Amino acid sequence: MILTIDVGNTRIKGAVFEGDKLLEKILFDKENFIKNILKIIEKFPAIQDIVVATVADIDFEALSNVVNTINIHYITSDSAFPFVNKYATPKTLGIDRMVLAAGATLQFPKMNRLIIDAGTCVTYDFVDSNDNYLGGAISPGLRLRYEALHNFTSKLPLLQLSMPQNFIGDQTTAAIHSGVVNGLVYEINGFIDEYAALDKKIIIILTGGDTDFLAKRLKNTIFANSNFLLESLSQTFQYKIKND
Ligand SMILES: Nc1ncnc2c1ncn2[C@@H]1O[C@H](COP(=O)(O)OP(=O)(O)OP(=O)(O)O)[C@@H](O)[C@H]1O
Ligand SMILES: CC(C)(CO)[C@@H](O)C(=O)NCCC(=O)O
Ligand SMILES: [K+]
Repeated sequence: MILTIDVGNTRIKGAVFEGDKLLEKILFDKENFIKNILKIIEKFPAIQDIVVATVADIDFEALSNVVNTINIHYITSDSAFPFVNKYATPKTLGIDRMVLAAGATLQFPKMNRLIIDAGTCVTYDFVDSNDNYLGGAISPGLRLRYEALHNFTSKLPLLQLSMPQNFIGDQTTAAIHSGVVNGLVYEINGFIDEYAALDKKIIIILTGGDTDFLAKRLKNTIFANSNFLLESLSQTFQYKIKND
């Protein structure tokens, strides 16, 4: 049994796996993360390994001092990955993006793969059918777009995420919702068209904190799975054991 941990820019996500089966998913903030991890370990005493990927600077040393019976493995850019990294600056590529690319490569062999992660940032990652990772795009996530409009203007209020009723926003709040949500939907659908035009044989995966909110507005060819990064972490770990 393993515990995978994804430290994102905003929150931490964890999942307990027995083989490929996800038994439990946990979301928690960065304060008290050790306490939260200890709770999971108590509930699932069969956990033998913790697999961590982090895009944030967070001190896991403290955790290894508390749990000395469990092995803690860090997935880093030096780990073994099932694709050839063609990014021009491989050292600056986010580890979350590498893990997503690895999961897509392992789960969907011999086809083009596009992974869209709608989290704090929206990332697009493309692995072609010859297992070359080519790159993609980084743009602001939904929450970030709402916050940016508020933080960099005098008059715009900070709104909570809400589905716009119409693309024509007839008042300030409706205009913001349309700009943020419809804007991202158009962006994602536009990218999907660009990547699909490269080759018909493509799998498009949507993941991240805004998966369920966005999925109903996107082209129905996508495969929505908000656990894809946590599952990919488990698969990247299995791959690392065999190949490192
Ligand atoms: N409690 C919450 N805190 C923050 N974001 C939330 C929350 N609930 C839903 N969300 C949505 O999730 C999005 C952030 O996604 P996610 O939680 O995957 O980000 P993250 O933890 O920073 O991970 P990553 O850095 O991998 O994107 C926000 O745009 C927001 O709309
Ligand atoms: C883009 C984010 C912030 C998404 O979590 C992360 O993958 C990251 O910090 N990336 C580094 C820059 C890059 O991937 O090229
Ligand atoms: K992200």
